[in-house]
Amino acid sequence: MSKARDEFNLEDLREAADYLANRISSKPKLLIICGTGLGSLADLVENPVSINYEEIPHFPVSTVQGHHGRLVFGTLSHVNVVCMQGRFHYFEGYSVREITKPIRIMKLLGVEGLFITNSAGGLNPQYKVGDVMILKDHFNFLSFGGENPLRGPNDDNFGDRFIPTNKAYNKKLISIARDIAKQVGLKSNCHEGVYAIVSGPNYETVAESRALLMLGVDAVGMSTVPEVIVAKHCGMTVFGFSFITNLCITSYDTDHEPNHGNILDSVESRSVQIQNFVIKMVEASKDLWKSDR
Ligand SMILES: O=P(O)(O)O[C@@H]1C[C@H](O)[C@@H](CO)O1
Ligand SMILES: Nc1nc2[nH]cnc2c(=O)[nH]1
Repeated sequence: MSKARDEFNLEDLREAADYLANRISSKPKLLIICGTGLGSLADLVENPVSINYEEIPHFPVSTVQGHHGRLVFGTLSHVNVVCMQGRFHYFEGYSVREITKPIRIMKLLGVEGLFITNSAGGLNPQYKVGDVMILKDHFNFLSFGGENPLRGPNDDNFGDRFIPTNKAYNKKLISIARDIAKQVGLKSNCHEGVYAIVSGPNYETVAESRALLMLGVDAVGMSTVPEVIVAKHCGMTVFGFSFITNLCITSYDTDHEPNHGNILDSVESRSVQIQNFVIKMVEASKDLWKSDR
């Protein structure tokens, strides 16, 4: 029986990176991944060059409503950035290695930092719809079941076999984000918390939400963690936040049910504040991304 080609095959990753390098005039230093409904972050990019995922060799394609499926290269606060307008999820049928392929391709292009965003369900009773949660840690339920993107042959070109993840989210960037949240009027709507990935695509049962809360999870979603693990493996600096689009249901006495349409609407309601938050984060951290290290 023939063995499937490894999603992290270096030849394929290089082919994709070389293709992109030939389509752009300056290489990006910072990758911004836009979560569900947060694709308008890419509208902030100056002198944009857009490349659809279908055009890029070996690149996966997005299948979820609210994810455009293109890369937008350009500058933001004079920093060379690339936005992923649309990401890949495990529930779409992709393996965790396929989901995280773009991180390695961007590393080959010269990217040093990752700003990662998602929409998530709030579990912490203090959270409200429309709040922002800065990620201080995560809980990888996929990995508990053995689905870790670093499982399989390790490519030493990118990083070591065994890596720590207790400091996955950069503390300096978290502290900057605290101040910026106040400046953009998000003070009382901004929290720091623990994000958990579950596979989806169904939203949680009452029993599952209650269990997650007991385990110390503040918000739950269906993405982000595999990308962060692969970014840390290849030495990137990571900052992440969740937009709280709905509250997870922890009571049997309600008729309410979460749905994807409402989730998209709730992101829309705060899109200007979120855009300002991201612009100011890039501006405040630009010394980290400007050098040719
Ligand atoms: O890409 P993110 O994590 O923002 O998307 C989550 C997972 C689903 O696509 C959607 C569920 O409503 O939000
Ligand atoms: N698992 C999960 N993902 C989400 N994405 C947005 N809201 C939710 C939610 O309530 N649960």
